[in-house]
Order: sequence, then structure tokens, then C-alpha cells
Amino acid sequence: MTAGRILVVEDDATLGQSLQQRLVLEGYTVRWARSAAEADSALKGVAPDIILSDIRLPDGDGETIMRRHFERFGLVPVIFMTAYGDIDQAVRLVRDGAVDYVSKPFDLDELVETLHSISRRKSSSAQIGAAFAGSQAMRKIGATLLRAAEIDLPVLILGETGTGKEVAARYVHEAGPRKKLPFIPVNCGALPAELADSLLFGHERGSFTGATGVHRGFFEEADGGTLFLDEIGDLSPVLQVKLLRVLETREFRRLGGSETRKFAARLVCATNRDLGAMVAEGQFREDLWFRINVIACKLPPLRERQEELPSLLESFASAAAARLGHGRIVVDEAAYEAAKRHRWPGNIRELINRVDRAVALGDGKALFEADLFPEGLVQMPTDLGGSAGANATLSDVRNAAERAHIKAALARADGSAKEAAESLGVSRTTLWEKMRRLNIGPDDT
Ligand SMILES: Nc1ncnc2c1ncn2[C@@H]1O[C@H](COP(=O)(O)OP(=O)(O)OP(=O)(O)O)[C@@H](O)[C@H]1O
Repeated sequence: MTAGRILVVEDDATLGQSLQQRLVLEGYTVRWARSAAEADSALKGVAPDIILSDIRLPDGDGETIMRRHFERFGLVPVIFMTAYGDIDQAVRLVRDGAVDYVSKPFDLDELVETLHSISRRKSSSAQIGAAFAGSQAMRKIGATLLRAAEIDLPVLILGETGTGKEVAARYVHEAGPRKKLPFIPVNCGALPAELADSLLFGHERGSFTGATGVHRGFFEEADGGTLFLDEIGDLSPVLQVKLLRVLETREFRRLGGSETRKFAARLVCATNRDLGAMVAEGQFREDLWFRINVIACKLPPLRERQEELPSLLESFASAAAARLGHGRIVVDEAAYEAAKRHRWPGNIRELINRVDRAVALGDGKALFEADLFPEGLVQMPTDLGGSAGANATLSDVRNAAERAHIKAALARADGSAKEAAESLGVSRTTLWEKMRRLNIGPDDT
């Protein structure tokens, strides 16, 4: 079995050849591209597990190669080989998603060691990494998380509900050296007050009425892996104190137990609340906030990641279609446009739910605007004559909803006004009249 596929992009024949020989000896399948054009065509074939690239090439640069590849396949470990004058650029590239850089001349043994350690941890982190590839904002966050994965410091992930905070936490775990150890997610907002201690720290037999056996808590289950404390802003004041103590001493005891146990896991926390404001209002302990807020990273809401909508819509629609045994589902253009106008208060979770429902109740072939927004698009500021939605009158909103619904019905009926009118429960004359008033032309079908 090969140690992995490496694409080496290097125009210097001597260096390229020695890298190729050495890496083949180390068990890698190596593709050597001598120019940006060769790298581009190599990347159209089988995606490599690692890219090792020169920054300056005769016909382009490593940065463009990296960005283009990220856009297509998501984050892939990239190591740059830089000449002395390129160090600033290399540092910037590491900030934008490259894993590392080596300055020429470099020690080949050290480079091989770095490649081995990367290749040992690829696999599942690469899959989750695809979640951080769809937009510039997410690529930046993916890059921060990748670096955070290497450093053993607490990570705090912020963002509205459904933006992918747990996905981000798993990415930190999967991309780091603890990936083979447990990942334990805990929803702090759902811990029942009377059981919270026992759930978190465990209990000994007989430590309270009903404690008939020994129980290992989440802190113990996490072992040397990752403990993910979701909704940390919902932690009660009492539990905030207890958590702070564990983080300070890195020790805890089971309820009713005398043995002190080590807390060996890495901590990742998340919240959709404004912890800074909670600290200011005395609802969250400042000392605990300092402890958990070491590397912070904020996931933008879906409405600010519009470039991701086409690929997310398509992938969720295909997944739903596959589950229901449908063939390929085409996402209608108007559905994309409507998705761009929607505010997505529930973010990606809302998108998944809407697509699942739309595919289940739709015709199994296409996903239309009205399937996605059966209630009518009430949150669509740009469809309301370009004016801000907040200023729209009720009749603007009604017209926009009617327009969307009629367009979808016409599209489903392949442009047949007769069929569309039947499905809408109105006469053909009424439909024509509405189409004229709402300015729906033949191109809208
Ligand atoms: N970039 C992404 N690509 C595909 N699916 C995603 C992505 N981000 C999140 N998801 C999916 O969206 C759903 C919500 O994600 P997740 O649970 O991570 O959000 P969250 O921010 O932790 O939500 P909450 O604040 O409610 O706990 C999950 O089903 C997750 O798999």
C-alpha cells in the first residue's frame, strides 16, 4: 500500500528529481509537475493527498495552484518550498490554508518526517475539511482550525445556531494528533441540574440514592481525546465554577469518590451567545471566559456565505434523493435565487431541513422555489422591487410570494398554463391576469 499521493511542483530539475526519488523510496506515489500548467493538468486527475510546491514557477505560482485546488476539492495539506525572498508570502499562505513551508536549502529528512506525520492523519479530516472549502471566509476558518489542531490550547467556536460549530470542533479533533482517541460532545444547555455533576464527572456506587453502579462521566470518557462543550454559555453558575476548577487543576473526582483523576483531554467549546456581553452582565465568569477563549474562531451565518449555496443545495438535494431512491435531482435556477434572498435564521441546519422536505414532497426530479419555501418567501428583501424588505408593504410581500408560487407551478407544468392553473386551483383567465399583473413572462417558466 502506498503511503499517499504527493504532487511535487518544482521547476528546478535537480531538486525535483531528488525529491521524486526520495519520496518514491519512502513509499509515496509521486507525480512531478515541472510548471504551473503541468500542475494544473495533474490536479484535474486523481486528487493528491499532499501538495509540495515551489512558490515561483516559470509560468505561474504555487499560490494560484493552491487556491484553485481548494476551491475544487477543499483543503488539502500544502507545503511550500520557498527561496529566501519569498518568506513573507509563505507566511501569508500558511495563514490562508497551507500547512507549512520550508526554506531552501532544506533538510530532506525533516521534510520527509513532516510529510509522514501529515499523511498519517489525512483521511477523515480531509472529508470534514471539504466543509471549509466553499467560500473565502470558510477557507480562512479552516486554515485557523487546522493550525489550532496542532496546538494543544483550548479553542472557542462562535456562531449562530446551525452554522456548523460541531463540524468545526470535529475538524479540530480529526486533524490533530488526538484523532484516534475519543471525541465527546456535551450539550451544556441540556444537562439536567440534578444529574449534571454525575454526567460530567461520573459517580461511584452508592454516592446518591439510585447510584447502583459506577458511572464514568464525560470528562473521564474523553480520556486523552477531545471534550467538546457545546452551548457553553448555557452552563449554570455552579457548573461554571466546577469547570473552572477542573481546567485550573486538570484534575477531577467522581461523585462520592476519593481518587483524583487527571483530565487529559483537549477542550473545545462553542456557543451561539455573546459571551463577552454575558461577562459584562455578570452571567458568565470572566476567569472561565479567559480560560476557554484562547483560540477563538467565529463561523459566519449562511446568509454571508452565499457562494456556498449552489454546492450545498446540490449536495443536500442529491443526498436526500439517494435516501428516497430518486434519480438525479436538478435544482431550479429560481430556487437558487430564492435561497440567496432568504435570511436562513437556522443556517445550514435549516437548509438541510428545507431541502429534505422539498425533495420528499416534490416531483422527484427537480427542486423548485415553491418546494423550498412552500410558505412563500416572506424574507426576501431584494425581490421586493429592490427596496429593503423591512420597508415592504403587505401587498409587496403578497405579490412576491404569489409570483414565486406561480413561477414554480409553471415550471413544474413545463410551461403549460392549463396544468399550472389546475394545480393552483384557479382558472386559466385568472392565471393569465395574475401573470400580467405580476410581470411573469414566458422566460420565467
Ligand atoms: N459546511 C457544511 N457542509 C455540510 N454540512 C454542514 C456544514 N456545516 C454544518 N453542516 C451540517 O449542518 C448541521 C448543523 O451543523 P452543526 O450541528 O455543526 O451546527 P452548530 O453550529 O453546532 O449548531 P447548534 O448551535 O444548534 O449546536 C449538521 O447536520 C451538520 O452536519
